[in-house]
Order: sequence, then structure tokens, then C-alpha cells
Amino acid sequence: MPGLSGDEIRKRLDAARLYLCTGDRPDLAEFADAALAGGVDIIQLRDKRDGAPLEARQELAALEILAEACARHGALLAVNDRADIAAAVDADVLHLGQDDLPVPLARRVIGDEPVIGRSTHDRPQAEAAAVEEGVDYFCTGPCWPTPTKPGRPAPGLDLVRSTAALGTARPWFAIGGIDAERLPEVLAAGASRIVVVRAITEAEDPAAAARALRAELG
Ligand SMILES: Cc1ncc(COP(=O)(O)OP(=O)(O)O)c(N)n1
Ligand SMILES: Cc1nc(C(=O)O)sc1CCOP(=O)(O)O
Ligand SMILES: [Mg+2]
Repeated sequence: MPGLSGDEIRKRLDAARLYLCTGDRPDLAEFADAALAGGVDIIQLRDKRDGAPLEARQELAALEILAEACARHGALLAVNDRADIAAAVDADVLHLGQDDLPVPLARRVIGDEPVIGRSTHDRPQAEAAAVEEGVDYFCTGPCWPTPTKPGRPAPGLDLVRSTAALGTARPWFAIGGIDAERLPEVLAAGASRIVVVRAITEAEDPAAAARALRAELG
């Protein structure tokens, strides 16, 4: 099945408000279906439970499950860190951290169609990501210290405020420690898009959790 065009991916990215990162899990297909039915726009496979990435074969198998779920729900499929895996599964999105592949090298591997996202953790990084060629969106955080990313200092909502003040047209997401209770503070700080992990992966009812977040995001 041919992938989405770059134009279609960028259109969906622009409209995206709720981005979910999930690890592999025994109920991955059912979990992804529920989260996407609840309104998740982008789903990323991010499995670093023991601080180590998945073996490539396991990552490919999990991504195949997520790709089918994304096709059913019209959502975007994101791969974390690895351009080779993103190219292999025809992912819509490659997400790169500050220490991952430089964007021009990643582009050589994945081509021009998929979008590339960048993590940022301070104001200079956010300013750079807002203008760097080849970056289509960026994330700022953590908004709160989070056990999902142990050891990463949290710049807090100040970084969300200063990113909002950039007035960039490039889509950006707030990340880190966000749940339904804290979401109003994140929105008040100027974000209109968020990334979550535990708020949905640890929810008893992932569809309801996603729906509650999506309702506040508009
Ligand atoms: C959408 C999204 N935003 C931020 C991250 C974090 O990326 P990174 O800083 O490279 O850390 P790891 O997730 O790779 O441990 C992300 N994965 N996705
Ligand atoms: C994967 C990740 N990256 C972050 C960053 O700041 O770049 S914070 C984070 C973990 C977010 O998980 P939760 O929603 O469970 O707090
Ligand atoms: Mg990374």
C-alpha cells in the first residue's frame, strides 16, 4: 500500500493536537485502536523501558501493528530516533532528539515525504528548531519532571511560555508530565498541541483518557 504524500502528511500534522508515545505491549493493537478512536492524531513507538531500545525485529513487528491501526483511523505513524527503521516501514514521521542523527543525514535516508520532528529542552534549542531547515515540528519540555524520562531536568512551563512567544508558524508540542488535570495550565502557557505517554498508556480506559484530553485541546 503506498504511503501518504508529503502534502497530506503536512496537512495532518498541522491539524494534529494530541500525540501519543507508547512502548510495545501485549495488547498493542487493541490499545492503539482505543487511543486512536479517542482522538490521538499521531502515535509513536517509543520503547525504552530498560533504557535500551528494542531489537530491530521487535520494533518492526510493533510498527506493523501501529501502521495498520493508523490506516484504520487516519492517524500519522511516528518512529523514534531511527531513520533506517522509519524508511523501512514507510513511516509518516521521524522524531529526532538533540543527540540523534542530524536532519540532513536523516533526510538522505527517509527522503522528502515524511515529516521530521525535533526535541528541545531550552529556549535556544526551541529557537533553533523553529527555523532549522528540514524540521517540520518540534517539542518542548519536560513541562514537569517525569518518570518516563528519568534524569531529564524539567524547564517547566517557562519554556512553553517562551516558545509561544516566538510566534512561530511551525507546529510545536508541549511534553512531559502532562495529564488531563494539568492540561489547562499547559494551554494557558500558550501551547495548543501536546505529547503524552502515561496519561494514556497507564489509563484504565485509554479511549476515554484520549477523548478527555482531545476535548480540552479543541
Ligand atoms: C514527540 C516526541 N517528543 C520528544 C521525544 C523525546 O525525544 P528524545 O529527547 O530523543 O528522547 P527519547 O524519547 O529518544 O528517549 C520523543 N521521543 N517524541
Ligand atoms: C519521552 C519524553 N521526552 C520528553 C522531553 O522533554 O523531550 S519528556 C518525555 C516523557 C513524557 O512522558 P509522560 O507523558 O509520561 O510524562
Ligand atoms: Mg531520541
